[in-house]
Amino acid sequence: MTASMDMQFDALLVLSFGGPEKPEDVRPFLENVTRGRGVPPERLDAVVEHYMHFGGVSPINALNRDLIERVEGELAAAGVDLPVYFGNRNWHPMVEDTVAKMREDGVRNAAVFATSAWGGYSGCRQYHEDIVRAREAVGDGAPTLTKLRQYYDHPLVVGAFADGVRAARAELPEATRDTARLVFTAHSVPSAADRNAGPPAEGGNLYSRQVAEAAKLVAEAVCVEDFDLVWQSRSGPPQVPWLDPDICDHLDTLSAKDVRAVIVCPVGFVSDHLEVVWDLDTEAKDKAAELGMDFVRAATPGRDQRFAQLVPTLVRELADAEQPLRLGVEPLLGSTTNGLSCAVNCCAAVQRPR
Ligand SMILES: CC1=C(CCC(=O)O)c2cc3nc(cc4[nH]c(cc5[nH]c(cc1n2)c(C)c5CCC(=O)O)c(CCC(=O)O)c4C)C(CCC(=O)O)=C3C
Ligand SMILES: [Fe+2]
Repeated sequence: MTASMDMQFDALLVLSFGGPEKPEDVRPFLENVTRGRGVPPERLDAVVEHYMHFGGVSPINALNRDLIERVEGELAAAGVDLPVYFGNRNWHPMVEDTVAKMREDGVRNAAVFATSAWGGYSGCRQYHEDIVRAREAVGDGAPTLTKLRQYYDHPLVVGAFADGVRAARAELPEATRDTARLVFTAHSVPSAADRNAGPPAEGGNLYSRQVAEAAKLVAEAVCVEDFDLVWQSRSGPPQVPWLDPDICDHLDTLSAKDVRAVIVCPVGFVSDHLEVVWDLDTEAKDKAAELGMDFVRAATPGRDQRFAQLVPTLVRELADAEQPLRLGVEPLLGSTTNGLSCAVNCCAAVQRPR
């Protein structure tokens, strides 16, 4: 670790999605998430129930606080003096309040780590919009905020997912371990949003291309040639196409082909937030049980120390203008200052049904 990180930047902001921390938070949180986004009310009622199964507490804020503690440890060990702040798009601590606090503390120029590894509107551009909104809310004297790049194919991330798959496979009974199907999942998005993902000049579909490449890299790391990539957690009305098939429908398909066991790797998620602990560990697991299939779920990288090491590694890469350390070849964007878009019309928002 070089000294240039804390010469160029005077703080680090961890920017995330946010989640409720008590039952009364659930509705207002969901209203923040879905404002103007055309999510049907029936879907919202269902999602309220998912959160209520966990006492109205999403795991996401605690996961981020734990990550921040470990990032602080990594920075201190490297002798880098960079205070770490935490702000969210949809729930407290809200990024607007955090950036106001940063200004009060005299922060002038911060690096921003967003907890999504991907390109696309939800994974990248919306975080740029959060940066713009927070700086506008703070007004004069708001710190300069430079978002770190996408990191879906960073060796620290791919390595952590691969170890998760190996450990999950070892949990399977011996009888099905060698024939278990490896299935990757990521958050579905509207097909139109995926088409718009990335700079138009790069051909679109950047989100699903990066997800497919990450799945391939993890599969290669665990020496598996045949695997599937499917989607989960869709929220749109049925008449709007989203990336498919869904994980639960895919379990039916696999069962019909006499597959007796699955290893599910949530490659689209950096930590075990609600979509992982509900949609996979509860719904998909129950579905597999109904089909008589063995089901194991691979760990996400969030709790792995390599994920805490990733953050200072990306800050240093940016401060020293190093070549990105990566395993894939798909376009890699996401790093701009003060919410500027990555390229003309990059990840343009899609008009949603009302
Ligand atoms: C690509 C993607 C990621 C991965 C990249 C990244 O990490 O950013 C992600 C992450 C997350 N999504 C989350 C929660 C929700 N997402 C929703 C809705 C939506 N997500 C979308 C996409 C994504 N979402 C989209 C296209 C919608 C439709 C509405 C819209 O166009 O915006 C809704 C509304 C209700 C519903 O589920 O329908 C909720 C509650 C949480 C927090 C979970 C927790 O509390 O632990 C996290 C980390
Ligand atoms: Fe989401």
